[in-house]
Amino acid sequence: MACIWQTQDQIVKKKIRKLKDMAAAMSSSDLSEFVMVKGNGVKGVSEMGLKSIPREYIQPLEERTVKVVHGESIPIIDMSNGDDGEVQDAICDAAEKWGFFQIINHGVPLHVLENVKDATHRFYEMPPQEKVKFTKQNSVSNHVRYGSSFSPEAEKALEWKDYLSLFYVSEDEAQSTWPPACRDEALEYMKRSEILIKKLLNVLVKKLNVNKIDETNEALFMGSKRINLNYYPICPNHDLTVAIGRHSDVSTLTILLQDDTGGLHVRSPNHRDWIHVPPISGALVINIGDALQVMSNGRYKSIEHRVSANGSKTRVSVPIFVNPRPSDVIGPLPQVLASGEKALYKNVLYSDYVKHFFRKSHDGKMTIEYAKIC
Ligand SMILES: COc1cc(/C=C/C(=O)SCCNC(=O)CCNC(=O)[C@H](O)C(C)(C)COP(=O)(O)OP(=O)(O)OC[C@H]2O[C@@H](n3cnc4c(N)ncnc43)[C@H](O)[C@@H]2OP(=O)(O)O)ccc1O
Ligand SMILES: O=C(O)CCC(=O)C(=O)O
Ligand SMILES: [Fe+2]
Repeated sequence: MACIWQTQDQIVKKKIRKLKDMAAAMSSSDLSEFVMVKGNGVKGVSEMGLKSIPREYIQPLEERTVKVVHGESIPIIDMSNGDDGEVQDAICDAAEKWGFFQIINHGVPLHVLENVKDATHRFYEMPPQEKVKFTKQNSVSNHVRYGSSFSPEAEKALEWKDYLSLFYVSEDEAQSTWPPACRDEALEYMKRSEILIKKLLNVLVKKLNVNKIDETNEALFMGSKRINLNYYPICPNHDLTVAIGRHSDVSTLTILLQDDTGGLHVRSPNHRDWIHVPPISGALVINIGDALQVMSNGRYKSIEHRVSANGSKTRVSVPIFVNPRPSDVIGPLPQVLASGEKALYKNVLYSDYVKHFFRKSHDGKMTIEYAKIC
């Protein structure tokens, strides 16, 4: 008698076979339907168990093969004595030369960092039918967006990344619109980073002849915040694609939490090579964004960075983008130009600048051309 029972193993194998058959027959529109319309994300593509990635993810050779130099490192700054002149100089020097540094003993409790990484996994472990409620098409709020890649309509090749992007307006709005799976942990990470953000900005603006961050200028430097929960699933052809392409952030400052997987590379000061940012347990990565490069008239550098895809491990990262308000006009600060320095950038409405960034694919340091005086 034929056995009508299927073992759990057989069911799983059958499901995987079905997914593989589906993937082999997928057109570009099927792929986009599966990834975004149905909410599976690139995580769903990763879980199909494909031997090779869909061609839509194959990046041009120059984007996926980069020269990484070993033995060089972005600065690592111990913030235990954050009021020390030496520590403050190290922060400003790093912002001028590298645009990127790691900080340890920064005051954000380690359990808060662990909790937001766990919450990121929790969000992505939800079934696609739950996550799809937060895509641009379905989200009840324009401030909450689950997506994949960066700007799929504009990109020639997709990136191997899913993201949940949460723009902070108020505690009440976050409570009612952010996904409960990660809401409290994301809010706590933002709240507990507040003192650190102010400390870093105060140190940086002092060197720009701005006395301090107070109620008259706070909004310009840190009037809006966005937190992204990034998820980079395992990629069977990790050397054919990228997790995030070359870009600079459009923020004032970014506070980035990464897990222990690695893969973030930043452009070396020689503008040619790339330097890996090794995960350090409990550390935060800080980088200068375009808004502060513009406001400092190029003194602080918003450095190009990228993330490699990984063939054996899932990675998560959680950046907090600290920004001006969308309605602010950004340009070189009067305090910076007071000594007669020539302005390198024009005044631009910050929301126009961000829209320009979001409407194109990642293109290295090109975004800032939008604000440059020719
Ligand atoms: C996702 O992968 C990323 C992200 C990043 C991010 C790096 C950063 O530095 S983020 C910090 C950006 N700053 C701010 O968000 C603060 C200021 N905010 C604003 O000015 C506005 O809120 C706005 C972002 C401009 C949106 O304004 P709104 O009037 O609501 O405009 P829309 O028409 O809705 O959006 C314009 C355009 O942008 C696309 N978009 C909006 N939000 C996101 C988002 N979170 N992620 C991706 N794309 C977004 C939106 O689809 C619109 O494009 P269309 O083509 O649809 O018109 C770094 C690296 C990464 O890989
Ligand atoms: O995941 C990372 O390490 C970097 C993420 C990043 O560059 C971004 O979200 O803008
Ligand atoms: Fe970035």
